[in-house]
Amino acid sequence: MSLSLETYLTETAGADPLRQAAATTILNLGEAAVEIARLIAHGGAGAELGKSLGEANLGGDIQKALDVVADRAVVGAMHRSPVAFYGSEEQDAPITISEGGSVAVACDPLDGSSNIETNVSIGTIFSILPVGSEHRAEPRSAFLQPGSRQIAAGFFIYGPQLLLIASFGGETRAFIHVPGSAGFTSVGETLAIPATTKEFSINAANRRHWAEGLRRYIADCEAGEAGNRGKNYSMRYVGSMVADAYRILLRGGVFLYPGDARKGYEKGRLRLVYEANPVALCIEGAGGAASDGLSRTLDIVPGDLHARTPLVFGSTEEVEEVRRRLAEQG
Ligand SMILES: O=P(O)(O)OC[C@H]1O[C@](O)(COP(=O)(O)O)[C@@H](O)[C@@H]1O
Ligand SMILES: [Mg+2]
Ligand SMILES: [Mg+2]
Repeated sequence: MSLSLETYLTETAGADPLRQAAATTILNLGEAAVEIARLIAHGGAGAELGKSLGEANLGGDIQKALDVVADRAVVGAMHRSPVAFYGSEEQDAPITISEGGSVAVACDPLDGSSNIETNVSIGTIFSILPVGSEHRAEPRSAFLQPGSRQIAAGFFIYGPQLLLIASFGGETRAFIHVPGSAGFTSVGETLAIPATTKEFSINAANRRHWAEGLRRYIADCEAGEAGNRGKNYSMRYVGSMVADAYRILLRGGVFLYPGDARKGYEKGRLRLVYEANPVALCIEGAGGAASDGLSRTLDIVPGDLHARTPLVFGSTEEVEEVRRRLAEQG
């Protein structure tokens, strides 16, 4: 039976005030996502929204017009929500939204920026954290909580369908935007990632920079039936993590963005607070696993809002196999 997003969030929040705050915030993020999807569909997504602005964000990535437009839409949603602090990939420091707010929202307003002008799926990722009295004086500190403290998290995908993948109350579900409305409705039951897989997802152009253990792991996947994994693998890599994550939530697989030997990539490319943690919560909520290769992602204490982390997530057996290889071979 399909369920409206609003009904689902209200029922899951129950009488818990922090969960209620998260529920309102997710509904408002849904409105921002509908606005962003409309801009992508009608606003000259090709040349205009994919145009580089020439400014680098703190992570060193060149901002595109849509990165900035999406951030503005999300900020608008924050002002309609019980949010104290907002931390974004597109802003150097967190901003205060409302002194009385009870949650902090970390966000990657536009994930998959390199795909904007190519009409490939892109997304918005969010993480909702509790704000305690100890965080009030220093907003930055609210974002330095481990991902296991997230009240809810998820991501929108702007693709052939506008989808929301949300992890709330320990489970992960998909919702689809109902065209012509502001609402979302559930798709299927709770998501469950198969424990075993034959699909891997990695930017193999970086192979020469990888550590030996990782090189051997991928070589063994590529060796197929003849190799020591004893099965044939396939490779899928969209270059928009939201799209790779959703495919893995549906049919299993393993995604890897490791640290490598390139300057500035020692901890990979992805950001812990607003990319890895929300995706990890969704993956764990669907029975999968997420790590930095060796340790559980959700247990890492962030050193900074924009900190990077190596990221491996997906089917539990495969994430464990990667851990074993890295522990043995470095
Ligand atoms: O081009 P690369 O190095 O493979 O990186 C691709 C990864 O970078 C990202 O685009 C990073 O996110 P942003 O687009 O938000 O910077 C991920 O979506 C994707 O998985
Ligand atoms: Mg991103
Ligand atoms: Mg981004």
